[in-house]
Amino acid sequence: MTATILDGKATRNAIFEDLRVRVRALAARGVVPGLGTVLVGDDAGSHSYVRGKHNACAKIGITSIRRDLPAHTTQAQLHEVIDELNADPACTGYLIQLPLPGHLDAGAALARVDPEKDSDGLHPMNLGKLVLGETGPLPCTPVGIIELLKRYDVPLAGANVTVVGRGVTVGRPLGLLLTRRSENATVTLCHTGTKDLTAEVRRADIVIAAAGNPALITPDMVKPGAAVLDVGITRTDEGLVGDVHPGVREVAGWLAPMPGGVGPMTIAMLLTNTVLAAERS
Ligand SMILES: Nc1nc2c(c(=O)[nH]1)N[C@@H](CN(C=O)c1ccc(C(=O)N[C@@H](CCC(=O)O)C(=O)O)cc1)CN2
Repeated sequence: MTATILDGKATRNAIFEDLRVRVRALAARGVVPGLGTVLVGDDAGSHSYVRGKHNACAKIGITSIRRDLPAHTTQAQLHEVIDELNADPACTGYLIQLPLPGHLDAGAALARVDPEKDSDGLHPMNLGKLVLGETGPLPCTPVGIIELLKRYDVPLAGANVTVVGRGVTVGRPLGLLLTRRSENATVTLCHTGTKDLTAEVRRADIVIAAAGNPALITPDMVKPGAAVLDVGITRTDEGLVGDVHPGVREVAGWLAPMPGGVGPMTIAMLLTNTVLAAERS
């Protein structure tokens, strides 16, 4: 068996087409969405993702607002920039690129963002809304994963989903999203304390690997025909490596590879959140 590829780039392009139409409709109402980014420091990956976000804005007709700060930025200086974007009417939504340098408190920064302008869905109030099932912006990677699965008709209702990784941007919110009535999956959330990872992965209909541990998921761990989504990105001297061993392609029924699977969906969902917020305004 060779897996059907869940093509994140093609899906992202289709979403961008739809967003372009919606942005034109907003313009006719005199509404121009403006996405801001706050980037602190010199991390090469973060710079590349922020560049990708602004390139995507240009393709769709969203105004870009960029705040790049040096690595030695203090918490107070970061908060000043956040306050400025909260007050800027041209900035209808924005995000703080993660990770922040170690001396900064990401939680305090995220909590200071105006929850109405939280394009990433990572403000504590919006994460609380997710727990309560209330409407609000949703974290981009988890909602991108669900969108990708749905667009390829991967059955979710009643599926056993094993999520590997309990981070705040992917694993934890993904568990909440997948167990909503509209998705109805049964979720096992695995982490470094999980006793038998192989057994948890082996019984899953859908495996989502977001641990940042190269080739953690090997072919022998995967149930034949399962859907496997690789969310891990590790930068090595040989290039980028995902959490899923390349041999999994021969066992899985569907595969979202890294690169080209979930990553492009993250940016598509960010711009979707930005357009949705402008439509609600
Ligand atoms: N504030 C946020 N910070 C971070 C998020 C996030 O959603 N909000 N997610 C990641 C980084 N990220 C977007 O910010 C992101 C990661 C990967 C990709 C992507 O398209 N990856 C490519 C491969 C990697 C590459 O080419 O460098 C792919 O999978 O095809 C897009 C966005 C952490 N920080």
